[in-house]
Amino acid sequence: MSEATAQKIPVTVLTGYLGAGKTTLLNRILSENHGKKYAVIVNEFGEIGIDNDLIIGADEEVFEMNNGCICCTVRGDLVRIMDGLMKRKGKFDAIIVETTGLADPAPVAQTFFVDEDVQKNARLDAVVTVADAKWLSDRLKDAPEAKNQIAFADVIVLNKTDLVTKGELAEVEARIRGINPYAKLHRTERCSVALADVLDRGAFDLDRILDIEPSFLEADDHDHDHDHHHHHGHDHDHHHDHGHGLKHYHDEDMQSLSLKTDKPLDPNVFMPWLQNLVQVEGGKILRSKGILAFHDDDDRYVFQGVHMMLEGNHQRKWKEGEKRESRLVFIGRELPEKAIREGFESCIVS
Ligand SMILES: Nc1nc2c(ncn2[C@@H]2O[C@H](COP(=O)(O)OP(=O)(O)OP(=O)(O)O)[C@@H](O)[C@H]2O)c(=O)[nH]1
Repeated sequence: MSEATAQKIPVTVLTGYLGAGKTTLLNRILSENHGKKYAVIVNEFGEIGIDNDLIIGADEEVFEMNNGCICCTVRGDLVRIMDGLMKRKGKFDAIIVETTGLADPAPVAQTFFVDEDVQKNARLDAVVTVADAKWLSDRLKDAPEAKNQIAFADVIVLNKTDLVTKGELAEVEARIRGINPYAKLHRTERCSVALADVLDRGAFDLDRILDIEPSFLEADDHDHDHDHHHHHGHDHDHHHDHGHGLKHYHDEDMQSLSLKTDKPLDPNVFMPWLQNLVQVEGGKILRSKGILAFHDDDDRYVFQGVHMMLEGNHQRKWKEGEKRESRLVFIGRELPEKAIREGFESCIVS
C-alpha cells in the first residue's frame, strides 16, 4: 500500500442478506477492546429506525440513513455523511458501513472509487459479507441481491453454523465457492470471528471486481427507474434516478411494514400472536424485529425474527424521560398486511 493510500481512512462495507447477522457482527466489533474509534453508518429497509437502537457501544458515532436504500441514495446520503466525517479527519480510525440486507454492494463500493472527495480521503478496505448458513441456499435461488453480496465479498462470514448439519454446511459452502472462490471464508456461530479477520484487511481487489462488473469505474449518468413498494399504509412507488452505470438488482416485491404504538402491549397476548404469525406466515415474512413496551414492565423488550425463528429478551430499563413506544418492522413478500395490523392492534392494552 502506498503511503498516500495508507493515510486514507479505511472503510469496511458490511453486507449480507436480511437477518444473516450483520448487526451481531457489528456489535461484536464495537464491544471488543480495540482502542480504536469507529464511525458507523447504518442503513435500514423500513422507515422506522430499529437497528440504530440495537447497536451497542458508547464510543462510536452512529449515522442513520433511513430515507431510502443505500444503493439508491449512494450519491446522496452516503457521500454527504462521508464528506462530513472527512471534515473531522483524525477523529476516526475507521468507518464501517452496514448496508440493508437488500442492498446491492456494488454501487456502495463504487462510491469509494468514483466520488472524488470521498476517494481522496477514504479507501475501501474490504467488503465483508455475512452469510446465513441456514437460509442462504434458498435465497440464492430467489434473491439476486444475496448472490451479488457473495460475489462482491472479500471476506465471508458464514454464520449460524449451529443451525445446520455438517452436510448442509458443506453444501452451502460449495454454493458460495461456486460464486466466489476468492474470498476468505470464516465459519462462525454468532459471528464469532477475530477482529483482525474482518477489519483492516486491505483486501478489496479492484481487478477482480472489474472482472465481475466491467462498468464498475464508470460513473455515467444513465437513468433507470425502478419501483420500490414500501407499504406504509398507503401504496406509492418511488422512482430513483441512478447516476451510475452498474447493473442494479432489486427485489421489486419486497415490502416493509412498520407498526408503532405509544400504548403498552399485553405480553400475554402479543407473544402468542407473534409466535403464531411467524409460524404460519414465516415463508413470506423474511425478517421481523421490534422494540416493545409491555404493560407493567420497566424493561424494554427486543425481539428478532428470521422466517419462523424468533428470539427475544429484555434488553435494558426504559430510561427516564424516554418515550415508551413499541416499534416493529416486518419485511417480506406478499405480507398479510391487514391481518398483521389487526393482530397487532389486539395486543394493545386499552
Ligand atoms: N442461531 C443463531 N442465531 C444467530 C446467529 N447469529 C445471529 N443470530 C440471530 O439472528 C438474528 C438476526 O441477526 P442480526 O445480526 O440482527 O442480522 P442482520 O443481518 O443485522 O439483520 P438485518 O439488519 O435485519 O438484515 C438475531 O436474532 C440474532 O440473534 C447464529 O450464529 N446462530
